[in-house]
Amino acid sequence: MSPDWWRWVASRDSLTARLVAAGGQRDFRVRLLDQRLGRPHRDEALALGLPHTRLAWLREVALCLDERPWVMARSVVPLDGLHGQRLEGLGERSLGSWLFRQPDLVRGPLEVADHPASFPAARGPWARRSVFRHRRFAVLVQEYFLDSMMDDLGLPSR
Ligand SMILES: C=C(O[C@@H]1C=C(C(=O)O)C=C[C@H]1O)C(=O)O
Repeated sequence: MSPDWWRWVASRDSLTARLVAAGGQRDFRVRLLDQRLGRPHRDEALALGLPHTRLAWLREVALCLDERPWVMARSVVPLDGLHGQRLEGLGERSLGSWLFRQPDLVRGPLEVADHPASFPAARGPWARRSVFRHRRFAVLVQEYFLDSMMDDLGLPSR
């Protein structure tokens, strides 16, 4: 992986904040694509230590700069962890804007994939995922860095 991509893929702070900074004069926007209760994919349930049959809160967004998606994200929250969290009300506010305000937030190890099975209708060189935990709350955050981000920032292909 090139150092230019490593700085993005291996970062452990808020991706939202990094995108806003890198976007310069471009407007940052979270476009909500889907948000519902559903069954996680088998590998997602495994990453969360969740029985596959258990329902979870699923959220899919595109993180856009001037309406151009740079990152697609899919997050999975086990229902029993939603106790007291009103994440359904997030809408088009960034999940990160809530997550990184939690005082005792813990982020697990980052898993990285190159040329991941593309997120529906999006292609890109790298994807990553990690589990954030805060008290009884857990969320698996999966982020797909897109070719449009690579082009707009002049990043290398790998
Ligand atoms: C976890 C963060 O939140 C970002 C925003 C997301 C959302 O609004 O659904 C999902 C993944 C992240 O890229 C972050 O900013 O680091």
